[in-house]
Amino acid sequence: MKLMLLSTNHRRVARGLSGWGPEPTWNRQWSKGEAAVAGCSCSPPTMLVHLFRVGIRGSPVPGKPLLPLRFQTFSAVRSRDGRPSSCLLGAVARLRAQLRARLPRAPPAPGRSPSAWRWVGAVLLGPVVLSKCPRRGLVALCEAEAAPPARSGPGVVEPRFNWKLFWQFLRPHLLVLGAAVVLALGAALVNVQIPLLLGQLVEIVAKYTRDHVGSFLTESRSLGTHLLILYGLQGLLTFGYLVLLSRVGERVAADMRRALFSNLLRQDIAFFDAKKTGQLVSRLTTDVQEFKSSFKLVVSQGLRSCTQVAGCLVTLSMLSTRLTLLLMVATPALMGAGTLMGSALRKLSRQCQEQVARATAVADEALGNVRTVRAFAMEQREEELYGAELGGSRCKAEELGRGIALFQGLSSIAFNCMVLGTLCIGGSLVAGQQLTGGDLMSFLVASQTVQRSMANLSVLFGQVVRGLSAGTRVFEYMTLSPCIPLSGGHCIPREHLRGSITFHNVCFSYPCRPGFHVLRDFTLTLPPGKIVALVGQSGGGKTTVASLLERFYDPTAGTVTLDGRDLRTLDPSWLRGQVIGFISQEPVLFGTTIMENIRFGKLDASDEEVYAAAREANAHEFITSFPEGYNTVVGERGATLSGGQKQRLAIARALVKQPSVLILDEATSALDSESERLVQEALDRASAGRTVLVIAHRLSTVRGAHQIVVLAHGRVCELWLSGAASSRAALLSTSAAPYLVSASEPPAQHRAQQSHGQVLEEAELDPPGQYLPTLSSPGRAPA
Ligand SMILES: Nc1ncnc2c1ncn2[C@@H]1O[C@H](COP(=O)(O)OP(=O)(O)OP(=O)(O)O)[C@@H](O)[C@H]1O
Repeated sequence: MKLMLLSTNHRRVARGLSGWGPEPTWNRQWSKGEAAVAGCSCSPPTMLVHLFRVGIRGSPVPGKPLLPLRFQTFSAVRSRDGRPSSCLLGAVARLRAQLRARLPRAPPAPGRSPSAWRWVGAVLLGPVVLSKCPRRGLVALCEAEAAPPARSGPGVVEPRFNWKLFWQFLRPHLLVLGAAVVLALGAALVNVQIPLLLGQLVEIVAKYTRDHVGSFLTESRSLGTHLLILYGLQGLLTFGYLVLLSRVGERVAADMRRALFSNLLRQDIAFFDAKKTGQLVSRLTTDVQEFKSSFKLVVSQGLRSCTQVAGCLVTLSMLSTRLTLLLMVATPALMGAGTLMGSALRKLSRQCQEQVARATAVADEALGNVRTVRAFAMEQREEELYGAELGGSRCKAEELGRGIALFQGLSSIAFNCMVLGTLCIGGSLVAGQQLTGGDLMSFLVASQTVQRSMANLSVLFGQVVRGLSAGTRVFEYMTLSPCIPLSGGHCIPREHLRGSITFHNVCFSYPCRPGFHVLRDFTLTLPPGKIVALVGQSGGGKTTVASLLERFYDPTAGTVTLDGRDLRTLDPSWLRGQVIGFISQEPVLFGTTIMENIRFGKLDASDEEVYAAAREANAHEFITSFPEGYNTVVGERGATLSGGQKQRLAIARALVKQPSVLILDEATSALDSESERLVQEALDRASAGRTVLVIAHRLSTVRGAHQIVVLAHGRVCELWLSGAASSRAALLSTSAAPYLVSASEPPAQHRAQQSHGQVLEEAELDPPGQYLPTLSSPGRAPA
């Protein structure tokens, strides 16, 4: 049988149709704009399965956006064998349930339910069309709406609370949690008993006051003892369940924090480009804390309050049905008003917290950058800024205080009125001998318990909502998986590792700026054991080249290879941990000892290895001049060290792992000339025998380079191959010089003739200091 499918966006339809169920064999490529005709070898019902698969937005490809197809009309139906179309609709009906069960479903678009409408449309329109052309089979004219924009970002797609993951954290503690729940229920049930016993005690008091017969103490002793036992038991049970609950809560919170931290550390660098550190830290601290508190409250207060409300309502109805009915009308009304006020107060409290956070951020920034503040004499301005934010938070806090006072005053009046009302109505029942005085007392105490419990539950509701959203935020980052794994893949044995690196036609855009091409067709080879200097204008993409080499990102197109192997096939942790040493412009040290900072490069490095790396980095001398030597704590981010000292420690940290490839990203650009000399000496020593990529701003940095590559517009626009001794002269006379900044260098001696996109190859220097450039093809690999 032949079926015809007409669509105005055929590629989309074809993509949507393929990949699920018995594959139709399309005998013509779909092309946009023309009516596509598909010869399909599958049976009509199978064809319908495909059509309706699109209709109900199922996608066979996990993670792919689903097609929102709208069935517009059914028309132009043609079937070669002339079978009645009703059988097709019958097939649809039969397959519908099957489809729903088998197809993965997309979350529905907000505010509409397209699947249902499509089905309704198909079922309503289908018979009309088919009744017009009953003998011609079926052709569906479909129009694909533009696929919805990729919905990403927390503001667009609301993540859901991940119950499955929560269960995994809870499962190891189920036994303890079960015990806590049992104890909490026990405490609640004991609490239900107490009003009844209190009522009986009041009865004895009333009887003794009325009759003055017998001994009050003898009569009340057993009841008093019973009450004492219940009070003790209630205290014990409360202590028990709170201890157990706190144990479960803290352990679950610690597990969650560990898992979240571990998953955050595994995320791609692109993830950190898009997120603020404060946001991530807040998920680790505040959100987990909020979730833990809510969880504990739900089990302790929630369970207990529910049990108490249920138990006390039974007790109340046994005591007086009429009073209970009155209570059940009045209490929810008061609770409703209380909840409304409570939610307004919670909103105010949130605003208050936000304002405090803003004030804290100002203080944090000022104290964290105190040197800059001092250098610009901005203390007064920072004080004013902080004062303004603090003033705002004080106003909000006072408003909140007034709100809480009003709430408490009103609720106190309401509860007292309820007591008064119960006493009045209950008193009239007692007068009419429908209730005893003791029962009225029991009723009062039990109704107070109900009211307290319901108040707890209303507060709890807001807490649960907050806890769930905090949990959602925590689990959201726990389930993210990075595109570049931390480990896994091949490792090249050290004895076979040469350190030859090639970028083949690499194109790259940062994931957070997809339309902005930083590298385009970038091709470059770093020969093993040679030094390649990368120069170019600021923002030209030099650091990006280093990031791709570290595999912080993967190229959008093209490949980066190490000894001929695509970096994507190599183990990233081996690559970063053992092969590549990275020294950046702003070295970041950890607030611990010098020894531990250097060992960060290789955790199992012996003391001797650390000393050797420090000597190689010109750092040993200044380290040993400190009273504490290698045990000197360097302060937060190395604040107690000079720029040159920090840089030399960073070099030692990179060298301790004996990397085959070194990346020096403007490693000396932030230093004064003396520090630069010391660091440059260390770098020259460290570069020997290694493949080195130097990202440079200064002529002095590229003096010893074997190649100098000029990067412009995301490509290599010039490539200078030179002997180490002559590279400087070559540089001075090329257009690379404008990209390099050095006041101490002499002016350009000789300007080479060259053009954009050409590679200039240096010839023999004869006589020394002179050079003759020759032109060769762009991107040519160095000899
Ligand atoms: N993490 C990032 N996310 C998005 N864009 C980025 C990111 N890092 C850099 N860029 C952009 O990529 C381009 C290249 O930046 P890169 O840091 O590689 O330049 P560079 O040549 O090293 O500059 P400089 O010499 O000033 O350090 C710039 O336009 C920059 O704005």
